[in-house]
Amino acid sequence: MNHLLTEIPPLDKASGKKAEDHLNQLTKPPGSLGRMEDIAVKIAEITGNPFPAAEPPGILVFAADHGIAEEGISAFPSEVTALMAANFAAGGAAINVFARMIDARLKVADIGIKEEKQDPGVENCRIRNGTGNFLKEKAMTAEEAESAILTGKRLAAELIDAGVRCLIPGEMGIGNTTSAAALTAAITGKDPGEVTGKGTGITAEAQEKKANLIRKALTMHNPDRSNAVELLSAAGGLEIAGMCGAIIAAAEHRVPVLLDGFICTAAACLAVLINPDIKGYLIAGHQSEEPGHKTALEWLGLKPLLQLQLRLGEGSGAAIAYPIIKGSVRMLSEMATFEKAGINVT
Ligand SMILES: O=C(O)c1ccc[n+]([C@@H]2O[C@H](COP(=O)([O-])O)[C@@H](O)[C@H]2O)c1
Ligand SMILES: Cc1cc2nc[nH]c2cc1C
Repeated sequence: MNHLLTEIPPLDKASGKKAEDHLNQLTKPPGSLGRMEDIAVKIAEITGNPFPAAEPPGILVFAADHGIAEEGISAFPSEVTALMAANFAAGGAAINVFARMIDARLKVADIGIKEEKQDPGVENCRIRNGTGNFLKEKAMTAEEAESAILTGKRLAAELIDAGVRCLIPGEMGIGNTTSAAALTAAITGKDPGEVTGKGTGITAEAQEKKANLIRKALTMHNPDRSNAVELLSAAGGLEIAGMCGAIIAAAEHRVPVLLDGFICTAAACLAVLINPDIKGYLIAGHQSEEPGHKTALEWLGLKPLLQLQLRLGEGSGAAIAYPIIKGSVRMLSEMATFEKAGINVT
């Protein structure tokens, strides 16, 4: 795992302080823009610029399948992963609508879909055709987990090189809430029953079965709970590894990461296991309906911007939250100071 350990630049507190001082001179009562002011300061610290830019946003959707889906833990069959990836490429999914709404660059990557046939509109980065069923075998080898992380790093770095200034990691993968719950339980030490939800909409009975199989799999594989590659290998997903790599790359490039739902946040927890300094680069777009999402956000020390009872994934909740980021950063550089507006408040 050593080659995954990278230099994460420290947050630039001096730029944050300059941004904070400037915010207090703008034509508004001090602190009146609430958490938007905190976001502006945070992005100044991340970028090392008291007047940062967070535009354009870039959405990177990783699609992959999960062997565990054969255990009946999703309301949908694995085939839907490939079909939805094609829908992303055709522009018809929710994330396409929201990406257009926020003028985002959108890239869709097949990092491990099961279906042989590939859609030409989806970037082919396939590492294997879906993971193994982690109730019976490891989800993937350590080498595959590392390759998927490095693929995610490469794709995010390409988007950032092309000008992206706020990264939104997204995913599509039938069965991936089971994987995210297993990872979250292992990382936070919670019982699987507390972090397992209904995903795409399973029954209470299937939900109980889902928690039980996670408990059994974690006992069987017994991964080192502080080792991201071992965790991914035991019960991870290729799209989760891809998002983990993308998050690492954004932090390396001093680009803020706007997190989406439960699966995306589980990937952020893995990135933070690889390097705890990555935590400072994360902003939580929303809190989804999955119970484990709250647990993962608390473990990261993040407060979500929105709570809209979303449970879609794809990067959708983060895309919806993005205008809050855009406004926070724009107010820093576009609002008048009291002095400039000729308002004397002393
Ligand atoms: O983002 C979330 O919090 C979220 C919550 C529930 C479901 N999802 C999406 O639904 C799929 C996983 O659900 P499941 O039931 O197949 O594990 C996957 O494609 C995710 O993008 C996403
Ligand atoms: C239709 C569908 C769309 C999705 N988008 C993300 N996860 C999904 C799961 C399903 C089932």
